Amino acid sequence: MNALTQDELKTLVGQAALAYVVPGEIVGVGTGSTVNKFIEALASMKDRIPGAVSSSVASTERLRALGIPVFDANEVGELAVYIDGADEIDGRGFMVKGGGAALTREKIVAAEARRFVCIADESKLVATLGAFPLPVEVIPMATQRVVRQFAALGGVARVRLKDGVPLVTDNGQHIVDVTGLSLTDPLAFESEVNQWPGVVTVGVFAHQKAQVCLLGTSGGVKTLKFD
Ligand SMILES: O=C[C@H](O)[C@H](O)[C@H](O)COP(=O)(O)O
Repeated sequence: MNALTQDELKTLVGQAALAYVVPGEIVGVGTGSTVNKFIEALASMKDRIPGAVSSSVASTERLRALGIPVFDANEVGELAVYIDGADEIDGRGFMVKGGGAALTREKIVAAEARRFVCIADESKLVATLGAFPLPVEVIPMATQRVVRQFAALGGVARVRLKDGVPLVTDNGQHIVDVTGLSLTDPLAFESEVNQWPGVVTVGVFAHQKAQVCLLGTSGGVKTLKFD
């Protein structure tokens, strides 16, 4: 059998995630190219769920285009499950997220879910988080201050650009991407950076970690459980 492409692996885990959607319950939906595969698959279940809570404008548009109702998180409260991708995931279910700039809303929806199911191709599984540039959502007036704080930790932080100007998130903020950090204690790191003035959310998901990861491998979908 030929090795599957990354896109095929994403399709595989997007479809496998349907097994975790609870009929009759609203599902939390993340953001990104892997989640887009899940959203496509979810359309086949749309008559069996009331709808979704979405973590981005992009996912909301995709869900609605497929006829899946999208609810405001404030109207819904606790969710049975949240399905989302990751930029990196380690052997404990801790993740780096935000490559698509949706980290803050993702963390909010994840915090409402009893179970976080991460869907990812095998390239995302790492021994230690930190090789992927760590996204941090920051209030625009604080970006240079946050860049200096990361430099003091030995990291190199840059404001993410889009079309030559700072990218603006769904929340009207900017993203700082940080390289050069090895995140050996993700729980402590997440708590610390989230307290820096001007930081909206750091893209370390340790307090909102995954309970399950559906990993797309050339041998099929591997299920990793973390709790
Ligand atoms: O902001 C985006 C999210 O955190 C995504 O879940 C993450 O970047 C993974 O995206 P993809 O499935 O496109 O690799």
